[in-house]
Amino acid sequence: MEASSAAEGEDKKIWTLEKESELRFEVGPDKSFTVVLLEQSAEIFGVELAVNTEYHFSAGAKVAVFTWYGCKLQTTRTAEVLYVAKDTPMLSYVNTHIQLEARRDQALSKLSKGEKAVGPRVLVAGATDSGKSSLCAVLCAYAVRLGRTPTFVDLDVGQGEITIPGTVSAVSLDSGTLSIEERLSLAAPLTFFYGHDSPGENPELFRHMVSRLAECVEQRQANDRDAAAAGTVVNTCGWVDGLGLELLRHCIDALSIDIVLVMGHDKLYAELMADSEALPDDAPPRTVVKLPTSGGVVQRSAQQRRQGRAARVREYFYGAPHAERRASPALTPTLLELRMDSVRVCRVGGTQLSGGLLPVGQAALLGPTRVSMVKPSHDLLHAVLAVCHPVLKPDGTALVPGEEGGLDDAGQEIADCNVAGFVYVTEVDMVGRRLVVMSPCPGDLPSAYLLVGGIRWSE
Ligand SMILES: Nc1ncnc2c1ncn2[C@@H]1O[C@H](COP(=O)(O)OP(=O)(O)OP(=O)(O)O)[C@@H](O)[C@H]1O
Repeated sequence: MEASSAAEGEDKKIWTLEKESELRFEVGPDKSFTVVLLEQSAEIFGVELAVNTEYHFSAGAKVAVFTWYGCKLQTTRTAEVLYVAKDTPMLSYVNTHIQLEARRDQALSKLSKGEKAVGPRVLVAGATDSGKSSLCAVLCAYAVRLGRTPTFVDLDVGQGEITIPGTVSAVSLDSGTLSIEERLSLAAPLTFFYGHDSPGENPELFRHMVSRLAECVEQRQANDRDAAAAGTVVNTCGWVDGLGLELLRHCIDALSIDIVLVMGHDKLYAELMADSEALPDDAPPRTVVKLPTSGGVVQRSAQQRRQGRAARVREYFYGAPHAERRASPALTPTLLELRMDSVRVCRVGGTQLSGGLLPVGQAALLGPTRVSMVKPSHDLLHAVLAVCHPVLKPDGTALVPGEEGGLDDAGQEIADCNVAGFVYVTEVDMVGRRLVVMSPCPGDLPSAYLLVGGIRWSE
């Protein structure tokens, strides 16, 4: 067997990796790192590298370049951590992928005969930093490389891989949506704004949003045979005990999950296995499988998580640090001025009060999924606001704030709808009665209804 070796150059290194090994690196603060595949084949979280192409990674990136058959790589600049590992769980991951493919083939063949069928609905569960997102990325990329169009669902409100933290989202993947430098380069995600970075902040609202997202995913797949056969891959957050486990169970039920992959967590595996064994005889069977966590998965501190969340929001508005090298449409962040009387800022899920503390008759208004209006104030400075889709009246025209039948009627509908995008507040001018917001692209907002939660960001 060929040994891994590194040849020194001025900040450049050549690496010869033997088969089924990987080069792991972590890019330090204010640093950048470049990888080029010189010979043979390699992949990053399932996405293949093109030969002689520079891939750039910026501060905070923690990545593995894996090769099935061996390869020669060149790296430029230094990384905080940089080493070759021969012991990886990729064989178990590819075996899982093969099982999923068999189910996809079965589903496609039934659907082609006009029978009802759906491909595998996989949920990845595990503690924080157990490699859940990385496994989801690998499984999705392998499916896409075979021409499938799986739906990726992200329920990890702490990270918000598809859009921003505080959201639950789904996106249909194809070869145009996978990217080495950004993991996912997304076209039209379906996003619901939960508004907080922990599901524990408003568990009822989280349940509600997951259920709504699940309904929409099911509808989309019902109208698209290939998407139905390709199935779903669901990423979850790492809170897996107490209420966290209850919420995880809700996600499993809401999305009709039939395969749960548990990342190296014996207790969680036993609990979810017991749930599956207790399913009634007439319920669809559910398989629970334990998979090993990669030794390369990096534990992140609370501060690194906060930085990761801020980086996600920044990327939403300004694009990935190396996005300009890609062919995807560029973002054009634009400041917009909004007159306070022409927009309505709403909050979903008011103050959480126990039954005894509620004013008489106010139970419904203060419920965890109820919509209430927020008076613009300096509190909105740096808030990230979700922009709703236009709320339509029965005649098909958009509802305008202040109009008869306006917000109060539209309000609950707002909580049940996916959102069009996000802006963040850069200025609150109480004297001039205006808000200045940053939008990722020029043009009017699609609606005057904005949702606020607890997600904040500033440059
Ligand atoms: N084999 C590997 N080599 C190097 N870094 C890796 C490897 N696998 C995963 N990582 C990195 O480790 C970090 C944690 O992995 P990942 O995000 O997959 O875990 P997670 O369980 O989804 O975390 P969370 O619970 O916070 O969402 C990420 O930055 C990821 O890029």
